[in-house]
Amino acid sequence: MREVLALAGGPRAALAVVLGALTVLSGAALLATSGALITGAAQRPSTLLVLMPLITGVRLFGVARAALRYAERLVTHDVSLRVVARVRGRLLERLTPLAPAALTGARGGELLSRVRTDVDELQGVVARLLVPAGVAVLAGGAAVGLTALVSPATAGVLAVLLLVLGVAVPAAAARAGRRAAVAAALADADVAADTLDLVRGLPDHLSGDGGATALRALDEALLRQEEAERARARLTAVTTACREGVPGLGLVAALWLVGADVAAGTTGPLLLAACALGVLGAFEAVGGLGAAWSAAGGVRAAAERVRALGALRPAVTDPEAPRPLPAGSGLRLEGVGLRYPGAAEAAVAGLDLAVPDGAKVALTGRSGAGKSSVLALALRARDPDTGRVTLGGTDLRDLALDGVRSRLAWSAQAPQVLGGTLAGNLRLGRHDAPDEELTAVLADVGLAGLLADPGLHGWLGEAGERLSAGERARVSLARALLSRADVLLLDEPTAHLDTALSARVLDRLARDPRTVLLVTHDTAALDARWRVVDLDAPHR
Ligand SMILES: Nc1ncnc2c1ncn2[C@@H]1O[C@H](COP(=O)(O)OP(=O)(O)OP(=O)(O)O)[C@@H](O)[C@H]1O
Repeated sequence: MREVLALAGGPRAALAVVLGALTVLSGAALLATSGALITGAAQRPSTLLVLMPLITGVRLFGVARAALRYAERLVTHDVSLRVVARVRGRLLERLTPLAPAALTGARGGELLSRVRTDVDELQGVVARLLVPAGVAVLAGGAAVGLTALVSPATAGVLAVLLLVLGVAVPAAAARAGRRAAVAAALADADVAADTLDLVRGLPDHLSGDGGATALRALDEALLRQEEAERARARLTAVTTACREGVPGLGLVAALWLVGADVAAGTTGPLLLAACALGVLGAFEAVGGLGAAWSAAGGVRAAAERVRALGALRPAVTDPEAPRPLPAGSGLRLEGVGLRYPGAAEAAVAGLDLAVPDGAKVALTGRSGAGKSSVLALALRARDPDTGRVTLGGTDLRDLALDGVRSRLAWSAQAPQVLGGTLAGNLRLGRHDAPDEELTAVLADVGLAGLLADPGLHGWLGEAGERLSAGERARVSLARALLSRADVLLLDEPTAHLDTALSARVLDRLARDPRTVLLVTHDTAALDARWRVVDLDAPHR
């Protein structure tokens, strides 16, 4: 929250406060001069010229109020949008290095909700907190000072009532509102995450219990969201009642106190209506504070959730002084151990594995033996707890992350295919690959059929849903083949393929001059060009 306030502060925010305070004072002055004008007119002056200054005042303050309000809104929104843009930029800067390992526990919908809804909520820091608070102090102080010139007692009452309406009532409401705001933010995030999970996994939900469990979870989240909204609405009703009632009290007090002065002859009659209506108008100074206090809980909760996201630490970091990238592309794991946070057993324990320059190594072993974890270590998605992983003889931890990843291409077990064209998806491997190369690599992996339908530049559907699992795996493999990396890390690239296709893909990989480390359960398909390493074998 402090970070956001620091971003929001500055001359622009100060200008918004000054414009807001002048708007409030113009409104109060408009009411005061109108009151004085009506009283003056009721006294039937011999010439209207006597009323000219008041008529001019009414016109001036009427126009100024509208113009000042417009300018204040313009500046406030400008500052708000700048804050949101900067927070979102900084957040994305911090999130990017977290991928992939440090984000594995985060739900997609939850992340989306934080990056979008919570950051949007931070717009409120300027428009609903900073500017209203500044306006309340500046305009409230000025109104009390001006009122004291006419009636010090009325000024005292005005000061007390401004504090009641601006501080006491909202503070009490905010205490009650904080819990509701936190509950609402959590419920909103749950609804977003549950909806996204439901939509993404629709076929699985439907083929399980027909979606009943997922719908029940969503229903519960919606109920929590509704209850939180209801609590917030109750609170708004109470604060609205106070917002209407307290200025009325101020008006009555001013009429009473200034009326007594007029009766005693110490104050002119024109000032009675002017002062009473001016006091009524002055309450606009704290008008924004009620909303500010009730928004504070939500804004603080959003700021806290955004901060918590920004505070996540990446699983791997760049070394302070990276060593130059080595020329060789041989990979070695030396006595490597990896235990995932919170796991009872190590996923990889004391592993020695050498994949020399240009070698073709196939990792095999039972499900859960740690094959994908070895690829994650080789890619430096994670660092080993013991031992070291080297590329061309240099510890990966001593190399710049970007450099390491430019040398390694990875095809995941469940690869991501993005909504877009086939060409767009393939060019994630190499952005400047010409169409002819895309066509050739598609033929290499047995995907030439896709050139006819949907075509190189045809739409693959949301998240590539037009492709079968085997086609998705080969699109990912084709990306890796296209890349300029000199080490290919491939996680079960032939898992969904028939025997002939699998043999064809493995042959293409064995002919590739680059270093290849692949994970497979199908060792029967491998010929003599491959060295098979079984992670379950007692003496590897
Ligand atoms: N991100 C993670 N957090 C915690 N535990 C994990 C994580 N990824 C994998 N594991 C655990 O580490 C162990 C090794 O997993 P890994 O995915 O490396 O196995 P695998 O040999 O590739 O399995 P499969 O053949 O089924 O793909 C498993 O027990 C798995 O549950």
